[in-house]
Amino acid sequence: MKIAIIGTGNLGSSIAKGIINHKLFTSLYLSDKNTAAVKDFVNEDYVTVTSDNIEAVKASDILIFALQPRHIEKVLESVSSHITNDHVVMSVAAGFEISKIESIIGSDKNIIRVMPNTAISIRKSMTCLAANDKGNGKIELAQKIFNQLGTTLIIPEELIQAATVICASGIAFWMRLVRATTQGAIQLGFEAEQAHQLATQTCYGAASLLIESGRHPEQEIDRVTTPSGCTIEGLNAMEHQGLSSALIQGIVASFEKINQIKKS
Ligand SMILES: NC(=O)C1=CN([C@@H]2O[C@H](COP(=O)(O)OP(=O)(O)OC[C@H]3O[C@@H](n4cnc5c(N)ncnc54)[C@H](O)[C@@H]3O)[C@@H](O)[C@H]2O)C=CC1
Ligand SMILES: O=C(O)[C@@H]1CCC=N1
Repeated sequence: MKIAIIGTGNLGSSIAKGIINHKLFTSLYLSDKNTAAVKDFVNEDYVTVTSDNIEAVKASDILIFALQPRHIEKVLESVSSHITNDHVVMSVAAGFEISKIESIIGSDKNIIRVMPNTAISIRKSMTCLAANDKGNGKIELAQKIFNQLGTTLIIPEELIQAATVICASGIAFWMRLVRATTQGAIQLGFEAEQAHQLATQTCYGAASLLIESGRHPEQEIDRVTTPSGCTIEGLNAMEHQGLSSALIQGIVASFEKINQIKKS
């Protein structure tokens, strides 16, 4: 597979790391106007770091555009004449719809919107995918790549904004919950490093329990909450402060924002 990543900032470089660490390519072009984030990959075999987007497009079959919504339009326009019907064009840009991509490069191209998260660098991304009519023929190929980098789900494009909030922004939401747990642990007497370990490993255990057992969170909560015990006391205090409500409102606020980005 000849892959190019155009835009190697936070997400593009995370994707590059996942792809390089697991040798998922025959050649990999990393193209950015500022290549600082991928300078460590310069000496990797079969990896080319460049600032020439057109060179990257011409040398590759699979193009992953990892640019901010405000930049992707201009970059697509500048490489459009070099994109052929054989290319598979993937975009991770939040709120940038397939119809907009089609209007720039043509609806006869294979286009797939991919929504991974930064855990892709350690092969733990939850990645959602949606394609245009032509791209549906290539979506299994895309899924094959991203299955090597975590877990994938093919969804209708209408759900991609929601998936962006839950899976991509979700990394930040979960980080904040872990940080708050760490702050609580320090207040209860743990050193910062220990507090961090307790918080992350417990979070990992909770997610693993749900994934491996297939059970509902409330079933697992019932197994922890001893009657009149400390867990239900803590949970109820959190709910009186609006824990679930705050999370849901945050998710909805994030979703409203991404819909504004979509319209702009
Ligand atoms: N950061 C995240 O966790 C996620 C980001 N996304 C989406 O991915 C896209 C990229 O996000 P980030 O990586 O966070 O942004 P970023 O700002 O870190 O990276 C964008 C990169 O594009 C480069 N760039 C700008 N103009 C260019 C040009 N003309 N030619 C070549 N490169 C150019 C910039 O130098 C920068 O390195 C955004 O659309 C975002 O919505 C989606 C899911 C998760
Ligand atoms: O915050 C953002 O807009 C992007 C999309 C999801 C993650 N980062």
